[in-house]
Amino acid sequence: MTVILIGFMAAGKSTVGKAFDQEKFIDLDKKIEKEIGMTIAQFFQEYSEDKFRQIEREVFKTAVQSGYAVIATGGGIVNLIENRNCLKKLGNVVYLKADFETLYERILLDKENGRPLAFQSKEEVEKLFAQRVKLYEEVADIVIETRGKSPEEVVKEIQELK
Ligand SMILES: Nc1ncnc2c1ncn2[C@@H]1O[C@H](COP(=O)(O)OP(=O)(O)O)[C@@H](O)[C@H]1O
Ligand SMILES: O=C(O)C1=C[C@@H](OP(=O)(O)O)[C@@H](O)[C@H](O)C1
Ligand SMILES: [Mg+2]
Repeated sequence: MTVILIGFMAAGKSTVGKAFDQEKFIDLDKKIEKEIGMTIAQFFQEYSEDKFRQIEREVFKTAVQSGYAVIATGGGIVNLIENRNCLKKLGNVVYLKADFETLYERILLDKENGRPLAFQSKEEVEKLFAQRVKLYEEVADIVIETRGKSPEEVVKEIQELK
């Protein structure tokens, strides 16, 4: 069984995923950065978001076929219909949910991750959030509310699903 973590930027997908056995866990963004040899922010600047989505699609497809226990996706995995169709078929798609203000606060505090789509104004990021929420809900099998919970508590909830 593969658990696939989805949700908006700073929902905790990467942090939660890291708590699992590293042999059985993949963070798609980390894998992409290894493949492209630069950060995602640099790639958006040098190439384009569309090019990034093509690579993300391929890395996601390969990861699904590789039998990982846990896959942390990037927030935009739901952008492409091919990915949404794939997610709908898989099962165990876990949507890490939080309200926009909580997520935005986490984004601002997280200095380690350069998220190119968070470089826009707060209003633009909130617009993106409103569009994305519908897509996460469309493909999710399980919804976990993360507001007011530590990453450890979220990990425990996921482990209890198995
Ligand atoms: N449940 C949580 N409560 C508070 N902060 C969190 C929680 N989950 C993640 N964070 C923090 O939010 C930031 C983004 O987390 P990250 O795991 O990179 O999210 P994602 O991969 O979903 O974008 C990090 O600084 C992380 O420590
Ligand atoms: O929401 C998005 O489109 C993105 C989210 C990021 O991942 P996180 O959700 O892990 O921040 C990363 O894939 C890229 O910056 C694009
Ligand atoms: Mg992440």
